[in-house]
Amino acid sequence: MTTTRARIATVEVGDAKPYTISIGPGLLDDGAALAATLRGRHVLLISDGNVGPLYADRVTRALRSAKPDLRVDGYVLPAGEASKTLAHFSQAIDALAAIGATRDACIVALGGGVVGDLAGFVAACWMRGIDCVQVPTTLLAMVDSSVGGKTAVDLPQGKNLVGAFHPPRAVIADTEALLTLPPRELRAGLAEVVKYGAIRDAAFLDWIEAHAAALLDGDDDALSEAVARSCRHKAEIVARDPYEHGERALLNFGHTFGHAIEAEQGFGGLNHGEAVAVGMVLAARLSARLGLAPAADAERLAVLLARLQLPVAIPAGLQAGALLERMRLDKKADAAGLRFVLWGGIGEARAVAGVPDEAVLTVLDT
Ligand SMILES: NC(=O)c1ccc[n+]([C@@H]2O[C@H](COP(=O)([O-])OP(=O)(O)OC[C@H]3O[C@@H](n4cnc5c(N)ncnc54)[C@H](O)[C@@H]3O)[C@@H](O)[C@H]2O)c1
Ligand SMILES: O=C(O)C(=O)C[C@@H](O)[C@H](O)[C@H](O)COP(=O)(O)O
Ligand SMILES: [Zn+2]
Repeated sequence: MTTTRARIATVEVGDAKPYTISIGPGLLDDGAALAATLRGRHVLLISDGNVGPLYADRVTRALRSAKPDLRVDGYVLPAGEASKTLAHFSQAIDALAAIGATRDACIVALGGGVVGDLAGFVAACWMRGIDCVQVPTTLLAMVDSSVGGKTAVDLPQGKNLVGAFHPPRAVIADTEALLTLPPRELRAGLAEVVKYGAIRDAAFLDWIEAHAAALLDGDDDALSEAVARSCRHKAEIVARDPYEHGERALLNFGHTFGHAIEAEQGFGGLNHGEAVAVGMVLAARLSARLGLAPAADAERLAVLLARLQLPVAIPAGLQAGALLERMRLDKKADAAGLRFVLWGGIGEARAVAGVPDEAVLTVLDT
């Protein structure tokens, strides 16, 4: 497959160590792009049980074509959120030790956000930090998790509780990988795309509404535009606030509720994007209940997410009180209590402290 350079979009992330997000078709075969930031002789290619068989050989071939003396080893996780654990982190670390990876080695994270978060955390920890190139293969990973350097694994007690900030050296997003993505996973990615419109870009939300059918159909042009616009939003925010001291928390819209749902379901129920879809609707309704935003905006958001075939209600069987307890381990909470990302309406998110538990419980119960 040849790479059509003219169709590659790039987004620069102006972090302390700046890096480039390359977006376009054919990049999985583009050895020059994949290997551009490699320094040493070792690569550990981390993927999962679905992505590895589809794409690992191609990426390995492309890397070797650019650097013939490169040693490329693999570590394959079982697919799914339940693998984002310290146990798999530890196995990946063992794989690095087994190949004798030096400090100039590189992790290539080939997969969705589960692979990317775990592989990034492995890179952050091996010898106190080696390079990581993110090669996202899900829509969610292309628009969100591959960018910004949040890396983590889950604990049974909660999402992403053990991790580090460790920005990638490069992000290489081959939009053709989306052709093999199951529809449910495509929809999960659309939830995080909607998030950018919801928190900071009302015009982007209008565009998503206008292109909902094309996005759901996997239309290449619509998806490529969604990826590029989303990456520009995320890049702008993380460049200004890489360690989430302020503005970056807005990217957590819907996540205090969503993460509680994922954890309460033992990371085997709704996937992340689905849980965030429900969480965004709850955050919007909580905002309306507190008099911060028009109720009509919450309903407009719920209608859009439902059109994108995402869930908009808490799954049956989950208890409001148990979800609230889960939220106490949210990373935005501090000694003063919980903090929610709420909004003043479409495009206007803000972090809010001091939200009464009763208001949260009421929203969880309705
Ligand atoms: N670090 C961040 O900033 C950040 C941001 C958002 C989400 N996340 C994390 O990302 C994770 C969710 O990521 P996800 O939605 O990509 O899920 P995922 O990594 O579990 O991938 C979803 C499924 O799609 C399969 N898959 C991946 N690419 C494929 C392809 N091209 N073709 C066929 N199958 C493919 C995977 O094997 C898996 O079964 C969560 O753990 C979430 O917490 C992190
Ligand atoms: O990049 C960020 O910052 C985000 O919050 C993006 C979220 O979509 C993502 O799910 C993130 O992993 C959540 O972070 P956490 O700090 O709540 O664990
Ligand atoms: Zn998320």
